[in-house]
Amino acid sequence: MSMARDAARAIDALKRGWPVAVSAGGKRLVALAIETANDVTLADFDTGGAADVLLSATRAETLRLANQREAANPASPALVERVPWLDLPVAIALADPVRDLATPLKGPFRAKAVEAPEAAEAALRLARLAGLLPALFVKNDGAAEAELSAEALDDYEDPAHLVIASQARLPVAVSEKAEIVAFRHVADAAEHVALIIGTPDGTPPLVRLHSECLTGDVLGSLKCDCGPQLGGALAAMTEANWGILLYLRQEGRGIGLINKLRAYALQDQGFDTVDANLRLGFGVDERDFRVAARMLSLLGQLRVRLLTNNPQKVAGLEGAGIEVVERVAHRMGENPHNSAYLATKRDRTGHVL
Ligand SMILES: Nc1nc2c(ncn2[C@@H]2O[C@H](COP(=O)(O)OP(=O)(O)OP(=O)(O)O)[C@@H](O)[C@H]2O)c(=O)[nH]1
Ligand SMILES: [Zn+2]
Repeated sequence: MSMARDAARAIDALKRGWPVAVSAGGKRLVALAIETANDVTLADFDTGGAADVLLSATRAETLRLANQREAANPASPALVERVPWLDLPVAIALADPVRDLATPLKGPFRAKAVEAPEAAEAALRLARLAGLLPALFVKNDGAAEAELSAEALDDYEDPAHLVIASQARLPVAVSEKAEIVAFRHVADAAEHVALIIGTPDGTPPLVRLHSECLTGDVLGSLKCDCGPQLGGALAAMTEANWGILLYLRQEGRGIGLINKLRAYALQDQGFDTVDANLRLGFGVDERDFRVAARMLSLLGQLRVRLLTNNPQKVAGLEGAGIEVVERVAHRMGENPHNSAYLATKRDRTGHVL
């Protein structure tokens, strides 16, 4: 728990624009997130003007820094050497690919070897968990608001910390006999929820893992199929008279709302949903389905019929001890705005459509 608490503190500090120390592989570095820095915090952090800029491997590739790097591993982060004209606006332009068209980058930038690669990886992972772009000012020593180890991040993400916090009857439009269960994670602020529809009848429930999508679930976005899939899942469960909808706080396939909107802005520039995530420095899908498996086991359901077109959801649950006795296709809500998105899921992420 104390390790998960370190991670929670570090995430909070990074989001607020405070420096965080990260230790891994016997080395320590101190980091300040670029997107939450301002002139005052940067001057405070970097009194000598010597802090370098740490970027993800994919961002380095877009910036054509990759081939300059000594590191043999192209998947490793890149360190951009600090020069006097690399001020905050230039760092922001380095960090955020959405601005590439509007602000052609100055340069040349020089990449240098990352001295503490494990700590650098952990620092970028921390930024992703904080919902920030993986781009940081880094230096080798100094004071920090929070101290973190790479193991603390593993502990923070451990779904074993998830417990049932409260539950109540919740009549909903599709079923007057529904029940809602809320879960709490000791260190994570996100509250996952299960909506139980109908009555357990001894058979595996019809289950939907629904990842939060503010734009689709609430605002009626036509860019995705989330809204119709949410409604369709509830209807199917009512029809089956026994089902569980897990509402998972994994907005934007785990990259958070702000970064999802950055991905949308990149899609407006012509990149598809996969490339947009990669250009931002994220994985194609950053979700952890062990959370869903833990929720199902806390609800006493180890065998399920899963409503999905995504084989990775099936594999994620099975890898975490939940048996998927049947995959039930869940295709609906296609429209002219999301047809390319759905085609990308079929062609590039293995969706069965
Ligand atoms: N990063 C990113 N997230 C997106 C995009 N479009 C939708 N999402 C998010 O994707 C998640 C929805 O995915 P799901 O409905 O679970 O879809 P899926 O993984 O394709 O699986 P199934 O619908 O079960 O077949 C939500 O968290 C959305 O916010 C996008 O273009 N980029
Ligand atoms: Zn959506």
